[in-house]
Amino acid sequence: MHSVGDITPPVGGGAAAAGSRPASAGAEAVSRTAGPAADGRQDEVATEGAGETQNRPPFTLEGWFVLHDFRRLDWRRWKSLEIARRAAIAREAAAFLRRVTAAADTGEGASALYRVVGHKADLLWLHFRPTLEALSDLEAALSRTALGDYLQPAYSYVSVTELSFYRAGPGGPERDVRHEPFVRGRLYPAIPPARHACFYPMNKKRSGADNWYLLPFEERGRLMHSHGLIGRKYAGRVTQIISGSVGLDDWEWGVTLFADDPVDFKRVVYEMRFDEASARYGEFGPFYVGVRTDPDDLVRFLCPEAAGEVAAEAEGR
Ligand code: VOV
Repeated sequence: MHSVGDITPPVGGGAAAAGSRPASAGAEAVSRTAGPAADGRQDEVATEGAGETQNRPPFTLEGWFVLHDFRRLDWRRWKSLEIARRAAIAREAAAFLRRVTAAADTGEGASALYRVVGHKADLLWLHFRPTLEALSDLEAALSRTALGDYLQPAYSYVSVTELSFYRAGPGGPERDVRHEPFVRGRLYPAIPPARHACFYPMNKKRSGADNWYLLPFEERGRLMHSHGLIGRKYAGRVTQIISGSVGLDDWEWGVTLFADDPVDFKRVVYEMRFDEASARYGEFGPFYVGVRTDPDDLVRFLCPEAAGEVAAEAEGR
């Protein structure tokens, strides 16, 4: 992970994936707006009339859109099916999972599946794609599978990968960093292979004396710097993907953490609670935690009776 505005390597992997959405959107003191130009790059346009009361947002870069698609399995209906039917559906679901994760091979996105622990959901389908349309297609494609007939929506979250620059000047970093590997790795992330994922949405507070959005830019920068230093202690143990969701979903950011040891989620989140950016300004939604699930695991989860047979078939494929 980088520190804000500095160009230092990301923490804990976040390997660069070939992205297809050269993105730059930014905002700054003199209120410039960004829009796509013909060559696909974002064109910055000066706008008149930014009031003096306008506080300065950080310059941000955005990459792939993100869908956290949580589903609940209707166990009663599912178990009422014959084993052979469950096995066939599980096999089709595993093939669907293979297909969506293949997006990583072409640099057109990334997907992964997690079994959610606890009663908030059963499955988390996590997708990164260049467009909202592609995410909508994936959501519908899952519903169109036979397994989709037994899945109910449990929760969803829509956001876009984001990198903010608190140390940069008003127009962003002095040089164009959009194509630097670590920036691409943050905007177009490969999903870390870690065994566990943790997701929660969050806001920065806007109440009374604790209003993040009224803090001077430099103060926010100082707080985010301190936040980054804590995060860096977890290098190699916890990888984070921060996605912005202002205007896209109910909270302001989605936080997705990846770790082999789930206790590291507790450690990093707990330690951050004592840091001012979170202690004073953080406001948190529901937490979800899950175990990475590959196609064979999915078959085992859905239909353990058929798992051996399906795995053997897969090997012979
Ligand atoms: C696990 C490690 C880790 C590391 C290294 C890390 C570092 C950094 C840096 C350097 C930056 C700024 C640049 C950028 O990347 O945008 C951020 C940004 C952000 N973070 Fe972070 N964060 C981590 C982890 C991490 C966690 C666990 C949380 C949740 C907070 C908590 O209390 O539960 C979080 C939140 C955020 C958010 C919401 C933002 C955007 C805020 C904004 O105003 O723009 N983050 N983060």
